[in-house]
Amino acid sequence: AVIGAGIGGTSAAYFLRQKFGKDVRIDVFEKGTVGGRLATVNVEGKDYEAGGSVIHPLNLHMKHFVKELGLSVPDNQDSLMGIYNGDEFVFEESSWYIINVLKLLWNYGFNSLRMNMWVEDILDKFMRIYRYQAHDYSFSSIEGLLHALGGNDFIQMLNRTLDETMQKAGFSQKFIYEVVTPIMRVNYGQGVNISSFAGAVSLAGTDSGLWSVKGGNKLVCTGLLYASKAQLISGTVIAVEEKTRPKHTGGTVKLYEVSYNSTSGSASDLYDIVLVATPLNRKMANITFRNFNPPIPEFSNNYHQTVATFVHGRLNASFFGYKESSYFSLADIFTTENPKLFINSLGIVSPVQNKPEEAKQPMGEAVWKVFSKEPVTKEQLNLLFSAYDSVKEKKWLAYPHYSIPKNCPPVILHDRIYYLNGIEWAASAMEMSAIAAKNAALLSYHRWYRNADMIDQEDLNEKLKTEL
Ligand SMILES: Cc1cc2nc3c(=O)[nH]c(=O)nc-3n(C[C@H](O)[C@H](O)[C@H](O)COP(=O)(O)OP(=O)(O)OC[C@H]3O[C@@H](n4cnc5c(N)ncnc54)[C@H](O)[C@@H]3O)c2cc1C
Ligand SMILES: CC(C)=CCC/C(C)=C/CC/C(C)=C/CSC[C@H](N)C(=O)O
Repeated sequence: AVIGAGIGGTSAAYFLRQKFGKDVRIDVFEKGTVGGRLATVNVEGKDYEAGGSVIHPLNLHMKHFVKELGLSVPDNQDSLMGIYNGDEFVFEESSWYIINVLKLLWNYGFNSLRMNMWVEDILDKFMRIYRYQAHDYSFSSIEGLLHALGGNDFIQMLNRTLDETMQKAGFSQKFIYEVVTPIMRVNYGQGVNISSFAGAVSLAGTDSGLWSVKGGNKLVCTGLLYASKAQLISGTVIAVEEKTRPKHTGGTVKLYEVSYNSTSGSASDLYDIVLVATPLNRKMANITFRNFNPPIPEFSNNYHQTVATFVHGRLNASFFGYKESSYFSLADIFTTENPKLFINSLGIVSPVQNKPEEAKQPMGEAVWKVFSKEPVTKEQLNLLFSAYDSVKEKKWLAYPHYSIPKNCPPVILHDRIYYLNGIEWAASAMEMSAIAAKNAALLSYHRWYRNADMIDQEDLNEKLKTEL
């Protein structure tokens, strides 16, 4: 049983099928829509990404899925970004690359270049996961997985704020406040007090070459579900309980009973292995693990509310200090931390079926995506837009509310119950869920067949270098 049909659950079904073969029955339970936090919203007849939207060029699982499923990627449209501090823009991009380089150097010295190098170095180590997983290695904890990638440095990154790490590394306060904080706000709705690891992933989320899936990222989930030949059960799992049952061959076997509610009533079924692919949070999943001894603990895992508001209208450039709106050319606005600001960011978005002629035109009518902690009020919309005709709001419990220090929840909840979403406490992103899914599929396989040598191996990086 796989509980949840987001990118984590559907990729888990896909990887389980690869490992366990064609004869195994795989059921995927979903209480809402396939895709979970990958979802679109319809504004005036066109669909826009409302949840997970951008994918990094080095997110190799996502890349592989798109290729394998025959999906495609829309043309990328360049847009100019500005950073607003509540009074004025502290940074504005130009359409000339060389001007941007000079502006960054003038404002922040070599901070920007050094930051790119820092993120690149982390990404280099992070990429080791693909080699480990290609060789079938698995990990029984998130900390173990991260340690295998980047040693103690990665573990330390979980337990230190981005602010502290960057200050210690000599980045300037101005750069952290004016550039790094706005990136954290747009991606995780939080400031530089999040862990350095989540911070590095968020910074990678502003690299060049980001992409998305034509027709919507959720198509990856429906495609994976189909490719896995799993059965989708539309229902809400309410409980998991261990049961002892007689075997046909004599003796007994321990199985997990998954109880769920669906439109046709309550039902339950028995499984050898259960993968939980949803945050175990009362507000999000509300699954009870009945009669386990020792009990499966409840993790204190508070998720951060982020509201995505889609507005079709004309931006009010004067709100951002522009006297002459025809000079305004920014299509992405990030913000610094300022209590008087009621939004985290706003930017023009293209429909998931975008066509090249639908270019981003800041001062024309466009669809803007506004990220905020609280719903945007009518008065606030009237400040942001000089005219608008339609508004759609999507409220998310989006990603963990990151705090330091924080241990990641376990991967193994019970003998054959595995939890994928603990990885979000390192960092939440589509690729992170796909990595956790492959890890859980490999781990459950190796534990089932008792391949101890494929679990938690030390010095994998060195070992695989010599193997090659
Ligand atoms: C606004 C927003 C923007 C984001 N932007 C990006 C981005 O640009 N790039 C990126 O990489 N990531 C982004 N993310 C993060 C990314 O979307 C998530 O990390 C990822 O989609 C999580 O996938 P998942 O499958 O692990 O969880 P989910 O997508 O949450 O899937 C869990 C599923 O389980 C189902 N479920 C829950 N409880 C039960 C139950 N009891 N019974 C049955 N089913 C149940 C839910 O309905 C859900 O469908 C963003 C997230 C948000 C919210
Ligand atoms: C996992 C690795 C190595 C990289 C992932 C980088 C990435 C794509 C990070 C984005 C994470 C995230 C939660 C973004 C949320 S907002 C995205 C976007 N700016 C938007 O406007 O929707």
